[in-house]
Amino acid sequence: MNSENSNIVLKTEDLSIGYRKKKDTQIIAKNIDIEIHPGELVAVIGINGAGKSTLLKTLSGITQSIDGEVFISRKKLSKTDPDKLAKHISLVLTDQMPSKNLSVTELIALGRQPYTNWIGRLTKNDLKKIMSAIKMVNIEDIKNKKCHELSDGQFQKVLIARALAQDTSLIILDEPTTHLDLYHKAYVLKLLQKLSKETGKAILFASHEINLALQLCDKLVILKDNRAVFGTPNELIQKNLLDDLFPQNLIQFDKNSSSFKIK
Ligand SMILES: Nc1ncnc2c1ncn2[C@@H]1O[C@H](COP(=O)(O)OP(=O)(O)OP(=O)(O)O)[C@@H](O)[C@H]1O
Repeated sequence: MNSENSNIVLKTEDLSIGYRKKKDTQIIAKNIDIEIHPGELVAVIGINGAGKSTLLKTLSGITQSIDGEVFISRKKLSKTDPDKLAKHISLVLTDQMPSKNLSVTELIALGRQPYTNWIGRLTKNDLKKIMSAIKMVNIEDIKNKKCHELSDGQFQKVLIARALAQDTSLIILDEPTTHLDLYHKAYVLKLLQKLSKETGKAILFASHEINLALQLCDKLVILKDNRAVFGTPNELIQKNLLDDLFPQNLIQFDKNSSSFKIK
């Protein structure tokens, strides 16, 4: 085994994702083969309803896969105790907000839950991880504010800090730039890129910000027509895999600028 293979944070083998309802099985995407290494920033892209959230929920064990395997740090996800999973994956889901009545520091401290005892008492090491997360995301100035006092952009940074405090090798975020203006979308994705490189954590996120993802990510997963393709932005562009991501009557992929343009 070469050193790349021994350092796999997340891998899927012939994964099928979807939903089972009584006798019916709805396949959202199949034959998904992806492999993510430490320090990589990876985006999942695709049109509305393509299955981005379903994929992230399946990779994090919230939704059961239909077929195939997910490996987290080379262990089968299906065989990993859910309590132990929180030490491997931190999850930032925008539709499952913790209470905004907490202070910023209290919310980030929730990231230490997988490690604290039943009373939730924080040790010196927990406090160190919390402070280090606050510093890495550069939110010292708002650490004593209540979360309901924050802008969407500030709150997103707090959620990222909570994921960092959880100290896992993989961070998964579902649409971390929703409700942000163009500057803050770029800011948050650039922050994720910096954190992946500085901490060596693998960061996987779903996004509609394809132009930004093409510039910032090491790899992309494109979901389209119940299939997934995986590769570096360059590989995907060279294979023309972005050309028909959207109906081409309105927007078109421009290879020269590696971005989508209005027709
Ligand atoms: N709990 C569920 N049960 C059954 N079907 C679901 C469930 N959640 C989502 N779906 C269906 O799965 C498909 C993919 O949805 P999903 O939310 O994963 O897409 P998405 O790419 O994240 O979309 P968007 O960009 O709009 O957020 C859709 O057809 C959706 O209706």
